[in-house]
Order: sequence, then C-alpha cells, then structure tokens
Amino acid sequence: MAELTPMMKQYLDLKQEYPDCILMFRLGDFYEMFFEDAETAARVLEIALTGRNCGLKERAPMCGVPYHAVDSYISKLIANGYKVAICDQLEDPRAAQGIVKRGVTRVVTPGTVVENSILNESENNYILCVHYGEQGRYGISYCDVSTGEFVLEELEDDTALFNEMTRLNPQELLIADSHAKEFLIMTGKTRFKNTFVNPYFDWAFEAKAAEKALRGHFKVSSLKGFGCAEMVLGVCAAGALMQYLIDTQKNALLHITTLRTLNERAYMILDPNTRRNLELTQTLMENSKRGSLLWLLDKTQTAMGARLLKKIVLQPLKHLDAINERLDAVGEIRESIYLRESLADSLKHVYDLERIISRISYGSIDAKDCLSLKRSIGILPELHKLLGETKSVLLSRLYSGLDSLQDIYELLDSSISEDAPAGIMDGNIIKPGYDKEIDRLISASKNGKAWLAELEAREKEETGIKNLKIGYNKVFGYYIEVTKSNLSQVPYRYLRKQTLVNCERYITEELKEMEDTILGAEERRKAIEYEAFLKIRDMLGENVGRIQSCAARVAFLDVLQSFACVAYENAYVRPEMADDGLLDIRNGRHPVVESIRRQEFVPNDALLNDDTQNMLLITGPNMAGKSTYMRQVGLIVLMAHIGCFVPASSAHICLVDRIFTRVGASDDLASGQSTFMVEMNELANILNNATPKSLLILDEIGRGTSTTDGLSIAWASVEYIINNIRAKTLFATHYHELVELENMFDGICNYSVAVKEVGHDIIFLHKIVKGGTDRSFGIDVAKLAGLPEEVISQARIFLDRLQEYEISLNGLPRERKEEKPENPSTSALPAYIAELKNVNIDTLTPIEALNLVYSLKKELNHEA
Ligand SMILES: Nc1ncnc2c1ncn2[C@@H]1O[C@H](COP(=O)(O)OP(=O)(O)OP(=O)(O)O)[C@@H](O)[C@H]1O
Repeated sequence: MAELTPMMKQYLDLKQEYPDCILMFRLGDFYEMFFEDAETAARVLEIALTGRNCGLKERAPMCGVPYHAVDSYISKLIANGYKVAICDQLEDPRAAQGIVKRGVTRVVTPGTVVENSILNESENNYILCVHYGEQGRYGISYCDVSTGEFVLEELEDDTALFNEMTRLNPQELLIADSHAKEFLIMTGKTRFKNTFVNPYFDWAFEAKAAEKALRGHFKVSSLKGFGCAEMVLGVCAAGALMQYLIDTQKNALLHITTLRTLNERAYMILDPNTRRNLELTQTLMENSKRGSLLWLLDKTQTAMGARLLKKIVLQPLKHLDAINERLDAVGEIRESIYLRESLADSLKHVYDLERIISRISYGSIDAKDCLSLKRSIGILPELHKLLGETKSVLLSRLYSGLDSLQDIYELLDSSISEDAPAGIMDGNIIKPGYDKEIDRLISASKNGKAWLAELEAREKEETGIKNLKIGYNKVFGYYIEVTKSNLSQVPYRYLRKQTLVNCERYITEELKEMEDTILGAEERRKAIEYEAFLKIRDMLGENVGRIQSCAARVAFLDVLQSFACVAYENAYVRPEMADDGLLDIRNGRHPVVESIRRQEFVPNDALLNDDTQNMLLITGPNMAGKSTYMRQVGLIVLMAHIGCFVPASSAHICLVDRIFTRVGASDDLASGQSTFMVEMNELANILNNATPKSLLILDEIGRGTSTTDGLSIAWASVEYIINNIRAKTLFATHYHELVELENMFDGICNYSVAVKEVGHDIIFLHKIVKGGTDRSFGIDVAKLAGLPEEVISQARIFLDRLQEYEISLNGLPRERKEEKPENPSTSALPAYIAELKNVNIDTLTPIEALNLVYSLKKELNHEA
C-alpha cells in the first residue's frame, strides 16, 4: 500500500492544527502550499498550480512562493480575507538528522501583520478585542503588534463602543464565540461590516483565565501596577487578546512591555459625527487626509510622530494643567528658531523605532534595521542637548527621561558593518575586530585570494598561456579558464570541468585543495557571522523596553515640534485656557480653508458665555460662510484642547467637556436610514448627552423634512437647549422665523453673515455681524451657480408671490413680539396668532403654536 512521504506526513500533522488557515510550509528557498490551500492560493495569487509526489498514487496539488518575496503574497491573501499560518524550519537543515524540524511560527491575520510592505507608515494597525459585560457595558482591549502598544478600556454602552471603534479603525475584531453572532448583527449595518471578525474561545474571556494570561505575559503577580485592578471587564478583554496573541504570534511578544489603561476622564469624547463633520482626519467629500485638520497639523518628521499626532488630534485633553503644559512646550519651541529648526533637522534622521522594535521581537530584524537603529540612536545625544536647554516642564521632563542608549549604540557600532547586506545568512555583516574567529576566517579567505593570484601567475608561466585566468562560479566552484585557441598548450594534469563556446574550464589537484580551504572558510565565516548576529539580536531583545520608551519620547517631541512649526508658519496664537465658561475668539480663521483658499480669508470674532450670549443664532444667505464659521469655532476650541496654538489674533477658550456637531445632510444607505432619520438620530444624541460645558454646532436643523415640520423641530430644539441644557451653541438656520427667539429668551443672540447687493448681483463679505437677516438670496446663489435663466426668472415670480403672503401676515401688530414674555416655557407661542384664532396660549406647546402659524398661513394663502 502506498504510504505518505515523511515530509508530507509532517505537513498534514501541522495542517490539522490550523484547518482555517492557509499553511505556508517552508521548503528550502520556498514556502509551499498543498492540496486545497494550493488551489486557493494559486487562484488568489495568480501563480502556477503544480503537483508534488507525496507518496500516494496521485500527486498532491502544490504551489509555492519564494521566501524572500513572501510579504507581498501574504498581504494579497490577507486582503482577500484569508488567515495565513507560517511554518518555518526550526533547525539548520544542514545539521538536521532525518527530516528537518518544522513548526508554525506565526499566524497572520489583518490585525496582526507586521510586514512593512503591508502596513501604512503613518497609521496604527489595531486588533480590537470586545468583551460583553452586564447592563450593556463593554470591556475592550486593543493592540498594534507592529508597535507593541497594548491598551484596555471600559465603556458604558453601545455608543461608546462605536465611538472607540471608529476612532481606532481596527483591522480585526476578536470576540467570544458565544457573542460572535450578536456582534456580527450589530456591526452588520455599519462601516465595520467588512472588518475581519475573529471568534475566539469563550474560556479565554473568563476573568480568571484572562488575568492568568496577562500575569503570565507581563511576569507579575498582580495587575495592580497597571492601574486596572478594578476594571474587570477591561481585564477580560485584555486577557483574551493576550491569549490570542500568545497562540498566534508564539514567542514574538517581547515588545509588548506594558498594559496601558485608558482613562476616559482624561480625554474629551469625540463622537464619529464630530470627527467627520469637523474633518479631523479626513475630508467629508473625498475621504482624503489632504484637506483635513490632521493634514494641516502634520509637520512631523518621523512615522512614530505621525501616528501619535493622529491619536492626539482624536483625544483632546480635559484637564487645564495638562493642556497648559503642552502649550508651554509648543510656545517654547515656536519662539526659538534655533530650537525649532534643530529639532526638525535631527528628528528627520530618526527611523521608525517602534516598528524596528517589533521586528526585533519577531526575530525578523536584519542588518539594515540594525544600522537604522544605530543611526537613530546616534541622534539622541543631539536631542538630549537641545532639550537640556529648555525651560518648560514638559520638555524638561522629556529631557530627564531620555535615555541616550549609549551601550546599544556602541554594541551596534562595533559589530555591524556599514555596508552590510539585508540577508543575514550571506555573511559580510559583522565588522572586523568584533569577533576573533570571524577575523581569522576572513583572513584565511583573503589569504586564499592572494594565493590564487600567485597560482594564476605560476600557471601562466609554466604553460605559456598568457590569457589563462582563474575564476569562480557558484555551480562549479574554482576553475582555470583557457581560450580555445590555446588548448594545445593545456598540460595533462589539467582536468576538464566545463566546456563553453570560446573556452574550456579545468581544475587541478592543487586548485581543488585550495578551493576546499577557501570555500570552507567562507561557509564557516557565514555560519559564525549568523550566530554572532543572532546574539546581537538577543541583546537588543533584552533592551526593547528602553528603546520603546525612547521611541515614545521621540514621537511626542516630534508632535510638539510639529505644532510649533505649524503655529509659526501660520501665525497662530497661544490660546488662553480657563475653566470659566467664556469663549472669546478675536479674528478667528478656519485653519484649513485659509490654507487652501487663494483669496484672502475674512477673520471673524466669536463670543459665547454662560449667561448673556449662550447661543448664537446665525442666519444669512447660502454660500455666505455660516458652516465655515461654525466649523472654525469648533476647530479652534478643539485645537486649544490638544495643546496646539490657534488661528486667531487672540483666543480665550474655556474648558469644554464635549464638542457636538450636526452639520450637513448625509444618508446612511447601508443601515437603511434616510437623510432625515440620520439627522434626527444625531440631534437626539446631542440633546440627550450635551451638558452646560459642551459646545454644540448645529447647522440647519430640520432641513431634511417639510418646512413646517423642520421649522417646528428647529424652534423646539432651540428652546430645549436654552431652557434645559444651556450648552454653548452655534445654531445656523435658514428659518428666518427663528430670529424672533432672541426677544424671547435670555442668552440667544442673532448674528448674520453680511452680503453686499450691487444692482442685481450679490457680493459675499463673509463677515459675521450682529442682528438677524430675513433674506436667503437663494435665487441669487442659484444664478451664480449657472441655473438656466428661465428657471431663475420663474423662481423670482414665485418668490414675489410668497413674499406678498408674508407681508399680509407680518402686517399684524409686530410690536407685540418685542415684549419679553413672563413665562419662557410658552414664550415660543406667537401670541397674536393665538388671539386671532381664539386659542388659549397656555394650552399649546411651542410646536403646536408653530403649526398654528403655518395653518394660518395656508388659510391666508387660500383666501388670496
Ligand atoms: N471667512 C471667510 N473668508 C473667506 N471665504 C470664506 C469665509 N467663509 C466662507 N468662505 C467661503 O465661502 C464659501 C461658502 O462657505 P460656507 O459653505 O461656509 O457657506 P454657508 O453659508 O454655510 O452656505 P450654505 O448655507 O449654502 O451651506 C466657501 O467656499 C468658503 O471657502
């Protein structure tokens, strides 16, 4: 009976352990795949499907990829939704007795890739683990295995979970088997519907098992030191994630040196709408980084700085001292041209230390990485010197904590050759003087070369063949080459080795002996260099924690210099921060619009306080600049809270707990929500969660439905905010009726965006002025947009007619509206209308009152 070959038996044993993965099996210089895996991989990777004798009657389907190019093939498989298990040779094949020992060294999934060619340099690559707690609460934990960041958090509800998921944008979600279905349904209609969801053992999420996995990895007897002892849900998520990483990444977790507990009280929560509406990391229209706040603020010089900047932009601080510390540091760098330019110049030379560290941990570091590490460390003394001269608390703290890693520099400088190749098994990596044995072998092969030259001269002399030469190739080794015209002079002692078109190649006894010595020395040197390199790698491995904390400091310094650089280049000012409820921005600008627009940007003030000016009700024509103005206030407040200078001539910014935005119209087809439904969901979230310390930016509330419904909702929302929340609010609207609210409530102030009419044309002045407006200029804007003249003139006729009805309404005693009502809760009711209809004011809600106004309008319309 046919029997499997030992190699195929080994393959099938391993494959059994990884049935859901494509198993890449290392054979010599190739990773081979067999059977179904081969068929799938050949199709996805567009490579040839062949066969291999496996001992059975039929050949096993097989395909393979060269090991040195494996990254690009892995990335293609991952992108197509497959998991890949990498099976490597666990011993030197030359030393193996019998079949080479092999084992899976790593399972690669979208959330666990570390290959540079797959990763985006300025983005983190997270795997996020979600643990379901009681009463709708969650514990989450996320890790970027390409940098070693490992964090846990606890979240209140679905909304908080969704907020964090959108902030982190994980490539993979780990979830307990028993919740996987529920989770898939929950994410099925969101943007995470295509994210790789990985169900994992329930037991790993149990508190005891989770804690054990964490204690085991961090080698601690208690988790107290990480500040998460009370966070049971978070620990369950973190422990399950750690267990998963241990299972799949095997021994490559050296670089996960700490567990960070995210304290939500330290950061302002930004919901996905606010991130999107303020275009913090990407633009609304094109989803591109260019045009976003992140793009504008990114003057970082390192990939680590770029990744940290994104985190900082999405996590504004909530504490005054922390914000002021950052502002002090940015101010100090901004003030000194020398410091600013020297920091940028030095940081330019620092490589991506975080990802080099992960390659140390994964054992995939090469000599080039070592040189990058050495060069980066070489910059540290300069950074140290620059920071040593600073005064601000934060920079001084960075200075005192910055380890110069001198010993690591010396190790790398003495060991790794400057022109070392990338491959670590090809020799020429180790510098002369580092290892005596390597030096001896180098000299043996060098002497061998001198001896070859001497032999060549001797053979020429003896045979009289002047153009005889000694050469070498990988297949035949050393040879003596004689051209065809000189063959008659070849002596008998020459043994033919190879025949070419123009020449013959020979070997002699003497040359053969020398070949053994030279090649033996070369081979041995390569082997010893490889061993020496592995030792250096291990020494680096023992120091990953030190390199990591250095990397974190460098990244933070990079963000601070980036803020300083942007502040200097764009003439930003330092915001004055206080917890006093006053927002006073003078000559504020929209940071991105001003940097992109060719024409001059018109600056505007913004004043909001807790009592007299709590809400700005902004009216004005289309295209005047209402949205730009409101976004600019939101961005200035946010920039101040991340410790960045702001585009204004001066800015007093009070601490805010959240920034809420409801801007523009977008529908969510994926979840089957109409534009209006999306708008109402967002509004509900704001009205339910805003506090007096929040900043609200509301643009055209109610425009997604009929005018009457829309106006009613807008009116009622303004009332609700001013009466119940008293959050600082910017409220832009096309419902000019709302300007009446200024007279009815303390704290509402009308503003409008000025335009100038020149004949039939309008000029946008983009200036925010006090007072409301009652004209939209919509038709004028439509004309500017190039609507056909016929449509424009017909629209003007309709408008005139409508305005006539408007006048017949407003002809009613207007002065009554100026009187301040005694009871603000019924204040929205236009009393004169109620009187007209003989209705008792006190029995109506504001919305009913507004509906009344409109039904009256309709009646008047009919009569006319
Ligand atoms: N302060 C300003 N200085 C210069 N240009 C500005 C200013 N504010 C806005 N703009 C420009 O005016 C245009 C319209 O701005 P925006 O979209 O904010 O107007 P809007 O009033 O919100 O319009 P709509 O009501 O139609 O949504 C944009 O192209 C913007 O770049």
